[in-house]
Amino acid sequence: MSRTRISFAEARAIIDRVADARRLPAERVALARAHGHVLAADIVAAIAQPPFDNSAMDGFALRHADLQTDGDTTLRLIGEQFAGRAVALEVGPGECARITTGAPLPAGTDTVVMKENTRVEGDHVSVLEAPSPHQHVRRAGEDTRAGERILHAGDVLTPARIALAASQGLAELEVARRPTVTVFTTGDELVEPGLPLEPGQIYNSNREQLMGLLRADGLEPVAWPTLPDDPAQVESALRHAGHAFDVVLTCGAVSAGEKDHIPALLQAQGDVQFWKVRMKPGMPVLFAAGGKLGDALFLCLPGNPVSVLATWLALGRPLLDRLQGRAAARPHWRARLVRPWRKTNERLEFLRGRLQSSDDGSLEVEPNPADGSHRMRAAADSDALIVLAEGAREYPAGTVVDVLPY
Ligand SMILES: Nc1nc2c(c(=O)[nH]1)N[C@H]1C(S)=C(S)[C@@H](COP(=O)(O)OP(=O)(O)OC[C@H]3O[C@@H](n4cnc5c(N)ncnc54)[C@H](O)[C@@H]3O)O[C@H]1N2
Ligand code: MOO
Repeated sequence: MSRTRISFAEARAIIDRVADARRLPAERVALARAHGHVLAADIVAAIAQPPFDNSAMDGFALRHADLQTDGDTTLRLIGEQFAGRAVALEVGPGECARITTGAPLPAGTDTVVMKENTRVEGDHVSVLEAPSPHQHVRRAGEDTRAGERILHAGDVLTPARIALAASQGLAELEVARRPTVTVFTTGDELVEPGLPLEPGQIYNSNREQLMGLLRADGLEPVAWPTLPDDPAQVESALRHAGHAFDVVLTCGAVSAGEKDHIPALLQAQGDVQFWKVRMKPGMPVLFAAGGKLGDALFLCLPGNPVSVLATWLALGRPLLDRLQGRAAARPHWRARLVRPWRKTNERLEFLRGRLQSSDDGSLEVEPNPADGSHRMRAAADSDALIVLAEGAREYPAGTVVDVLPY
C-alpha cells in the first residue's frame, strides 16, 4: 500500500532511501570526461604539490645570507635555471642564478629576488631591493603532501577539483555512472512549438523546461514523443522506457481526471512509493519503482509547468544526486522576504521570487504575486523558489526564509 498525502519531509526521506538502495555503479572515465560527475572513490595524493621548491617570480635565485644589511649587494651570475628540466646548478657564497617562474630552486639558494629589483651588468647582478628570507619561493608540499586525502567519494567534480586531480597526473577517474533519464510529456492538448494551434490546444512547454533543467545538471536526457491520453499507448511507452532507462520522468496525467492514466497504471504494474505530497505546487506528484514496467524509477510530475519546476528542483534533482552518491547538499540559502506573504492553505509552498543583495550585504527575496502553478511568466521572471514551511500562513516582511535558486 503506497503512502499518500505525505509531508514533503517524508517524500524526501523515501526518495533518499530508494536512491541509496539503487546507487549507480562506479565506472572509470577519462579525466576530460569527468567534469560534473560524482567521484566514487577517495583520491590520495601520490605526489607532493608543488613537487619541488620553485620560484614564484622571474628573477635571480640567491642565498639570503649573502645580502648586505645596508646598501646594494652584487652577486656573480653563474648560470640559469628555466622552468623545465632541472639542470645541476650549485650556487655558492656570493653567487646567484637566473630563474623563471615555476623553475626548481638551484642547490644552495633559498630566496628569489624579482628581476625588476635588480641591475645586471655582464655576469654581475646588483640586488637593489633586498627580498626577505625565502621570499618568492614556493615550498615543496606546501599545498599538498604525498599521502594526503585530497578528494573524497561523493565530491562533485568541479573544474577546480578536476584540475587538482590533473595535478596528480591522473588520466582517469572513478566516478558514479550518470543516470540515464528519459522525459515524457503527456496530453491530447499538447502541440509542439512550430506547429499551428487548434482551438483548445496549447504548446508543449514542459519538455524543454525539463530537458534544460536536466542538461544544466550535466545529464543527457532523452526526450520521448508526447503521449496521447490513451491508456494502452501510455502503458506501452512506459514499459519500453522502464526497461531502457534508470529514471523515467513524466509530466501530466497524474491527478484525478478521467484522462489521468498514470497513477492507475503504476498502481497496477509498478511499486508506488508515494502519490500526493503536501506541497504547493506539485501536490499530485507520484514516485514508483517500475515493477512489471521495468527496473527504472518513475517520477511522475504534475502537468502544470510551475509544478514541474518545483517538483523537479525539490524532489527530482535530489533523487538523481542521491543515485550518484553525491555527498554535499546543493547550496542552501536563506533570504529575507521584502514583502509580506499570506499562504492560502497550510501546505508547504514553493513560491517563486527574485533574489537580490541588500545594501547591508544580506540576501533578500521578492515574492512574485502570480502564484498559480500555470503562471510560467512569474517563474521566468524569478530565479528562486521561496520555501514556506507547512503550517504557518502569515509571513511578515523581513521574515527569513529558505530559498532554492534556479
Ligand atoms: N479534482 C482534482 N483536480 C485536480 C487536482 C486534484 O487533486 N483533484 N490536482 C490539481 C493540481 S494541484 C495539479 S498540479 C494538476 C495536475 O494535473 P496532472 O498532473 O494530471 O496534469 P494534467 O491534468 O495533464 O495537466 C495539468 C495542466 O498542465 C498543462 N500541461 C500538461 N502538460 C503540459 C506540457 N507538456 N506543457 C505545457 N502545459 C502542460 C495541462 O494542459 C493542464 O492545464 O491537476 C489539478 N487538478
Ligand atoms: O499542486 Mo498543483 O501543482 O498546485 O497546480
